[in-house]
Amino acid sequence: MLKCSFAVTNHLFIVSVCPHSIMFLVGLTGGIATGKSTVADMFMQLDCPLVDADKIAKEVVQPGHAAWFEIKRKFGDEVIQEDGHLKRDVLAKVIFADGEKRKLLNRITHPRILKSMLWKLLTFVFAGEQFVILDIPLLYETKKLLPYIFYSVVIFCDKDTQLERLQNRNNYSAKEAQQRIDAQLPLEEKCKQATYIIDNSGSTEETWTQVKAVHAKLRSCKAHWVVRFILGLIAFVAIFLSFWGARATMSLLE
Ligand SMILES: CC(C)(COP(=O)(O)OP(=O)(O)OC[C@H]1O[C@@H](n2cnc3c(N)ncnc32)[C@H](O)[C@@H]1O)[C@@H](O)C(=O)NCCC(=O)NCCS
Ligand SMILES: Nc1ncnc2c1ncn2[C@@H]1O[C@H](COP(=O)(O)OP(=O)(O)OP(=O)(O)O)[C@@H](O)[C@H]1O
Repeated sequence: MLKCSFAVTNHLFIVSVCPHSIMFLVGLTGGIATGKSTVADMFMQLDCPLVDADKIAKEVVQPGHAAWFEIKRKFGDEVIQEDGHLKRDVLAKVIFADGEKRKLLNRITHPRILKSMLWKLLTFVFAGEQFVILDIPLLYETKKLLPYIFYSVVIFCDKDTQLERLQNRNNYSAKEAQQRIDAQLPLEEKCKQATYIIDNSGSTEETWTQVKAVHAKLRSCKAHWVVRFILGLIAFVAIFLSFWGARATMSLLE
């Protein structure tokens, strides 16, 4: 019951605060190591506000947090370092080799990541931003925020490049890297659902050119003004009606 009302409140919160209205949401996603963080960094250099799900995922599992206790209980002390922090490499090995364990970790972390993202979004609403970019690796897998995403940007890179960059960055074997790629929806599926695709198979200069083009399109979008105008109009009518109602009551009493 409590869980259900919490979910409803969460849903209402998103619907009332975000839906392509006061500001619109841009989902940034892609495959593992296709370059989401690289592109996210470029958007930030262009002064775009950004919420990073990977960063939040690290915050919610800090020692002492509720998710940390649950991970310790469900995955055991072998995933905890002496100083209390998670042994991320050990946990990664466990969850990428076993789909059920991955689902379990997702069930522990994802609701908390979502809640924290919503709080961060709220601060951007008050800052009067036109849009916020949500860097969410699993946007199409979890589908939770999908209904509220106005534009989606998928960072693509060809299979060989993805495998090579992932192996180089994390020192993974080809098998480990492939396991992690296979734990997500195929990149082609994500591209089919994208509003914009940025091909990051080439040099960072080539990616910069594409990022600037997408940025210009986002900045020229007026979606937020339409609903801001409607909300403003509703507020004006509501104030006018209550003022008029108060005056009518006063004159009846006189
Ligand atoms: C398993 C963990 C400890 C591994 O940590 P590590 O530092 O090695 O990787 P990092 O967190 O930087 O993630 C790197 C990438 O792995 C991929 N990835 C991470 N978790 C998952 C998952 N549950 N399923 C599929 N892919 C995932 C994403 O593409 C992500 O960008 C960590 O990824 C984690 O806690 N995952 C569960 C939370 C989650 O789903 N995070 C993704 C953002 S919502
Ligand atoms: N255009 C590029 N040319 C060469 N190397 C690149 C390019 N883009 C990204 N890289 C490198 O590829 C690796 C993966 O990039 P990045 O970390 O941005 O991917 P990601 O999608 O955010 O990864 P993850 O899914 O793990 O969060 C990094 O080592 C990065 O430096």
